[in-house]
Amino acid sequence: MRLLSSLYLPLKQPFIRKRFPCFFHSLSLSSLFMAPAFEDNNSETLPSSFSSGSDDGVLHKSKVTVVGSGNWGSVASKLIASNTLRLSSFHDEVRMWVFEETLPSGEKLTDVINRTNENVKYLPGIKLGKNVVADPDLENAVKDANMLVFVTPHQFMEGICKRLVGKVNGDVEAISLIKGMEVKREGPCMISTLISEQLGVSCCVLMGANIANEIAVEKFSEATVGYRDNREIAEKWVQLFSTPYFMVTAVQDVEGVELCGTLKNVVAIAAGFVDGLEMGNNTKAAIMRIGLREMRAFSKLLFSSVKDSTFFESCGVADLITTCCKQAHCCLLLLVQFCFDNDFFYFCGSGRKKQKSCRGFC
Ligand SMILES: NC(=O)C1=CN([C@@H]2O[C@H](COP(=O)(O)OP(=O)(O)OC[C@H]3O[C@@H](n4cnc5c(N)ncnc54)[C@H](O)[C@@H]3O)[C@@H](O)[C@H]2O)C=CC1
Ligand SMILES: O=C(CO)COP(=O)(O)O
Repeated sequence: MRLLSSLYLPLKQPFIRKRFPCFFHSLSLSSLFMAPAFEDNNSETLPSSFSSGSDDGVLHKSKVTVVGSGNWGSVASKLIASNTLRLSSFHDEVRMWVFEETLPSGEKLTDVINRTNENVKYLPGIKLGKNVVADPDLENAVKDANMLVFVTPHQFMEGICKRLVGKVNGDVEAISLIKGMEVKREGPCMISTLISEQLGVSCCVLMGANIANEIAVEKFSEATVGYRDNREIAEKWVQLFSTPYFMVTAVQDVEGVELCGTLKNVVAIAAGFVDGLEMGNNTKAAIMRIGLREMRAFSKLLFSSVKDSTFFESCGVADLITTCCKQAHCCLLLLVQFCFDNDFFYFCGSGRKKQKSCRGFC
């Protein structure tokens, strides 16, 4: 007991709390949720802001549309919908674009989502919030929005952007939750760049150790928003996503954050080999450590602006750990499929159609 309290007292010092928030937080889970979290010395890091909703005096309410309604798209809609109801700077309604499908029952997926408030195909058993409105018409779904959240498998984004040219509001802000990149003849193209260039809008990203099914049942996790230069917009995205069980931090490094979310899958393939060959945890840890260094080196080669500190955020080391521990054999199976299909996009992103088929192994 003495030993514990002698440890605990110095931990109460503000300096220690700032430097080692995780250690401090792990002493009391409730303090994690109540703390003015992640006050960091890094002036470019915006802390998570789960505000109590007192953002009075707002003249212009933002309207949010989520483009995508798969597993993560549905969970993102649920997170956002809980916040738009709380915060007066947002319209209550969250529109969610659904790539229309006919269910085995013969019903349209959109109709079932709007009737039951559940995405019975991609997130069964979870209520999305009554203010989530599913819409199968892409143009209609985005037409009034000033905040667009893109969360489809990356290989559909080029087509989606083409359909949206000239259809979005002039003042629209975008964010991409998509992990993956387009690899073109000219070189790799980040999805946020694709969105920015095609739609003429600025685009942040949100990545992290974020297995959608865990967040759906409100298990705690963190995420990182990457922004280019507008801190106010970054803060708005942080507000829109943050809940007591989803802690979001913003860093000024769009490319670094997005590359973390993409490249960790390559390291996870190696981790899948380690699992398959039963090489043990030490080897897996080595793969993760070396992999993280290689992710950093490769990212800096592509964009010299990428920051070292980004790799210590949720989008970096945390996503790498969760993917290597939980999804490594999925990534390996995708690589095997790639060898047979010769389709790079299915492993350097998330070819969900195929990924679903290997989820049974995970
Ligand atoms: N599921 C997860 O745990 C996480 C996923 N992500 C990322 O989120 C993005 C979306 O992933 P999920 O929501 O898991 O996808 P998913 O595999 O659950 O769903 C696929 C979605 O694509 C739609 N779709 C199928 N064909 C289409 C087409 N031709 N055009 C447009 N849409 C079509 C389907 O209707 C469905 O909504 C991916 O980039 C993934 O990397 C990021 C973090 C966590
Ligand atoms: O982000 C994930 C876990 O954090 C899952 O990402 P993928 O879609 O790349 O598998």
